[in-house]
Amino acid sequence: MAWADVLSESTQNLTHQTRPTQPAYLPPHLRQLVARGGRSNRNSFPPPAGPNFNQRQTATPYDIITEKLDQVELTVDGNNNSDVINLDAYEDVPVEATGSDIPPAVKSFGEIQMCEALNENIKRRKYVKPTPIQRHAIPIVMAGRDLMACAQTGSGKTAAFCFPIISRILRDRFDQVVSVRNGVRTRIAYPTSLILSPTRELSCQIHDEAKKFSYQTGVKVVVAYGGAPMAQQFYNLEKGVDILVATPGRLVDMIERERVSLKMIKYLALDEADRMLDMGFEHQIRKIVQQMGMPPPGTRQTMLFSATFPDDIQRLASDFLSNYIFLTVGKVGSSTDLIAQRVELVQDMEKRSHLMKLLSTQKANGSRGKPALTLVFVETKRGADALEHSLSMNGFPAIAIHGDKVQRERERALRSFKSGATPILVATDVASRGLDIPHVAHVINFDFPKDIDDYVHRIGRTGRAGNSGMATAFFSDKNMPLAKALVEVMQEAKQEVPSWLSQCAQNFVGSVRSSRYGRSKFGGSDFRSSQNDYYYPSSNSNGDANSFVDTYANVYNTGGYGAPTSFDNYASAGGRSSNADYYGAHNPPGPYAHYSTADDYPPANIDAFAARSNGNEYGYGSIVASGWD
Ligand SMILES: Nc1ncnc2c1ncn2[C@@H]1O[C@H](COP(=O)(O)OP(=O)(O)OP(=O)(O)O)[C@@H](O)[C@H]1O
Repeated sequence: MAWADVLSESTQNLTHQTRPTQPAYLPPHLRQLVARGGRSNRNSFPPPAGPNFNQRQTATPYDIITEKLDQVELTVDGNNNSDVINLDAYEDVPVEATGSDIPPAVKSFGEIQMCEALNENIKRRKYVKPTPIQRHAIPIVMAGRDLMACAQTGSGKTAAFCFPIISRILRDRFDQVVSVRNGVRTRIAYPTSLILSPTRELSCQIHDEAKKFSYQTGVKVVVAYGGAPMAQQFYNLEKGVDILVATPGRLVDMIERERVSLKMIKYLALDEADRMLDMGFEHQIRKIVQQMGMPPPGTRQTMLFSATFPDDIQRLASDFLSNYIFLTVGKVGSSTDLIAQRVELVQDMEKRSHLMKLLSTQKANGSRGKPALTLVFVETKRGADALEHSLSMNGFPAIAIHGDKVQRERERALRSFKSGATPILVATDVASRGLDIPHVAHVINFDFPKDIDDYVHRIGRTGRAGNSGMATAFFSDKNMPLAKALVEVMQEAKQEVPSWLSQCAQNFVGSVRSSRYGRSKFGGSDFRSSQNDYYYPSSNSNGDANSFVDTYANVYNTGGYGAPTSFDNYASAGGRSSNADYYGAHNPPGPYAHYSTADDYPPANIDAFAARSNGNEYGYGSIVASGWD
């Protein structure tokens, strides 16, 4: 039975009483199938086992999940082809580009003047045609323009920045500077391209991708990330590097040790750019981009990519760009409708038993003897360990990944999960962004995230490259401030919103999304379109952008993060100092008050920051500690 059949049938039957007039929603990649008469094959698959299948009126949430998961598994490996890519799924996603002189999009890779070796590698990877983000972004970057791009999770952003970087490096080859000066080999590496990403695992993944596409082109790709011995990374750099993929902490360390120079950077890409410029991390990125010798905007090319781009972060990011194009594929911050989203009201005390019940149903119905890969997100590192233990003791093979584990353990956990040896991965937000793990059928938000953008990224670990996926969120009383934002994300992705959740959204005034997104309605857009309403700084090369102050004051003023209003004085104080009065002195007794002495902020390294912020109410501790060095 096809996904379309199950969904349409289950929607008709299961929701008959509550939503009689709602037409069944079909994921876009199946619309063509249905139009072509795919439904006529509805009997070609045996009906899924399960006592309730023929008695849908009495179906429980577990039955619904089971059915949907069966279909996810069919989509993923039903043809015994683990690499099913369904790019048609993205065809009807709206695309919007703003800025001046926008280069036209292409329809095929063949239309882009890329070198033969790269084209061969694209074919070798079985990329038949570009995804929408690639169709639009690659010509923009190839034309030498700066870009801020927002596209849904799993829609191919990595290739959208890797292909043009590789291509342009090959074109510029003759001016390339390697680590050999006047015939003398130096210890300093001079990459021409820098790709920054927030976590070690994501940097490794991007490195692997970039290497595959650079195969036999002569382009050298090196990765640098914390938690691994520096000696090996230095050795790799000494052999020559064109593209350096790095996490910020390790990169700063290498630059300070004079083993890497950014002087020759021509291409800079920030993956998960909004996370990189988020509170606490922005300082380090500014240091790399504005204070460590990198050529300024206009003389280098800069690309920022993410699936979410709040207005305030766009404003910060614009300091790094010159005459850029803003590109959105789908709405900013929206989720793909390939992911079936479910939300359940579960109180904290009941979460564990509820999770186990859910997993048992899944296990009992694990088709073809293979359990579906399930990713369970929790808030804290301690919570991850505790849940891993509890699941394992109850017969559910689980492994945890978080920032307190040493790198080797983190890699082992990921490998074990990917291979299916441990089909349940319990993770903090270290695994929420960018990771492309094939066959993740189900993402469970055991602890609902603190920020709706994190929700979008977390559920985006399933439903990738045109495949279907399933996401279940446990929602409790304490998550009410996010009810409205969640409803908006679900509606945007054409998901059925439970009536209790809509009710909560109406009752709870002042959602986090609304405050974070300023006055704009959900979805967002190029923030420049509304700049007349805001103070927008003239270009300021030393990074003392008042926009930052302004933006954060706006965020805090709304009460979204519960901190006091505070930055106004700072703006008039004549710019940004390099230390703590920035976060501290103007903010007592807010969450950053404890960084109020001059040498307390910034912390010596990001782990120190993590240690301090660990367990704070914003949950950044687990993110920071898990990958920012
Ligand atoms: N043109 C293409 N043809 C076939 N597969 C593709 C194509 N582009 C990307 N993919 C595959 O799609 C998957 C998702 O791509 P990628 O990881 O780049 O997504 P993303 O948009 O960066 O996601 P996220 O927002 O989660 O970081 C990868 O497995 C990638 O190999």
